[in-house]
Amino acid sequence: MATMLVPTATHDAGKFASSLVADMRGAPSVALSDLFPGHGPPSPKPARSQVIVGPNGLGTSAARPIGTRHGESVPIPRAEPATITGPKGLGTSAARLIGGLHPHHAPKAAPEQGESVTVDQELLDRVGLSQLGASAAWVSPHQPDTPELFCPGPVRDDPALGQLVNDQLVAWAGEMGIYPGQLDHLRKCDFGRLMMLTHPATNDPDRLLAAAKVVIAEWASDDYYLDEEKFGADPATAAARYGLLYGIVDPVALPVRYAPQVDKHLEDDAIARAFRSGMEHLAKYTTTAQMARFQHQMAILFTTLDQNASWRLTKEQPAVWHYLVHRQHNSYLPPMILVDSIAGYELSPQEFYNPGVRRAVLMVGLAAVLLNDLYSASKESDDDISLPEAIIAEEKCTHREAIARTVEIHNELMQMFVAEAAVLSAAGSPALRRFFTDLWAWCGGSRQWHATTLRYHSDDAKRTNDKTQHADSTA
Ligand SMILES: CC(C)=CCC/C(C)=C(\C)COP(=O)(O)OP(=O)(O)O
Repeated sequence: MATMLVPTATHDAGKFASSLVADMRGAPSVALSDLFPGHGPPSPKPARSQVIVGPNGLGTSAARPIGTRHGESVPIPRAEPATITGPKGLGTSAARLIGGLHPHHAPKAAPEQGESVTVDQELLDRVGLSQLGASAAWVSPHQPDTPELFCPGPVRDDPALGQLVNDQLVAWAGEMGIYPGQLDHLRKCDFGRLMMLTHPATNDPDRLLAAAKVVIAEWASDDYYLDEEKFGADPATAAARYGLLYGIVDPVALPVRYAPQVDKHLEDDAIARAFRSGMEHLAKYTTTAQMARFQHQMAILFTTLDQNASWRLTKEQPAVWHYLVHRQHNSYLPPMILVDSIAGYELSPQEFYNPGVRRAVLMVGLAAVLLNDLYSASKESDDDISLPEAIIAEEKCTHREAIARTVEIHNELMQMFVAEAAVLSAAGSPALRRFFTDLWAWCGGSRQWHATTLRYHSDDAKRTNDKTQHADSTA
């Protein structure tokens, strides 16, 4: 049976957003504590006290059919080319908002080290996100040495829907020929459940399947081109393969003489085939602009996967800031920015590409994928490139300290996202507020999946936990 884990305030997207953002109680913090053997934070209060089983169409008041104009929306002011808001001075360039916001609405400066983000409560009240600033009960008061993730739990859990999507996904993967001989494992990883958890705004299995196909094609390319040598992955050839793959994601238009070779490539390469099929399915639910932004995000993803391949070849452990720049784009943004397409509304390109919105989206995208760095350590090889590993190399600290620092960085990004999303919501359309809310929900669903999926919790996990303990005891 489907369960909504937060109230569904269908008539007021603002209230819905605030309840969503304010409620951390569904978050599976106990699973995070596994990363800190012997130092688990207390179990969260069950979210079920707030369970409302009921109507579909989360926050539907803010939703519009795909492709309609936002006639009644409050447009974000046009970017003034010369407008630079935010902090100035050395080391602050990354924190500036360039254009797109009235200076009055600009979030305060990014926090200094050790400082927490402050949000404008009056503003939050005005945009209907009153509880948002009060939601930061994110450091476990009982275990001060054990940081708590500032990340919600899942909004909806509908195991039957997840299973339906998973079954269809695995069948499709078999047809495409991806994950040959691995379909049982693929089924157990339960990417259908990931889709059900991350897109609570729709119950339509076909929409979820469309999103699932491209996600699994992305993962397959990561596994088979870059990560898993046992599957033929090779950093030396990864960039060349990603280059060809992008010609499928953003279909190339070749001279007649050469076009058949692309068809042949589609016959030969299961991942290319999977992308072609997945993109066709996705196109059922995207406007031209939504598809274009997805292709753009994929181009960025492939570029950073090439960057990753180059680090593997040179055996370089990136500096922490290099890694963060890399991971901001080698992130979950491709699936995350589909939240409106899959839910059946459209955030306009003007708002999507507004620099302030882009900044907020980049922050939440990085935070979401850092969660992967926390949970996926169990399956990664010894020469893994991840934030904890980069921190260990740079700061000469223990694995435990590096994990704690990673959580802190994640939390800072999430807090900044919340603060800036609130400010932007004040000036933006209802669709923008909904988009931020849906991204937040995506993070909650993703967290749940990472905490439980067999992809990161197989027998191999024990081997790595042993490795973790060893690293701690020898540090
Ligand atoms: C879903 C998606 C955007 C996939 C492409 C890249 C990718 C697999 C990630 C961003 C996830 O990170 P990572 O490569 O570390 O994933 P695994 O831990 O190997 O599952």
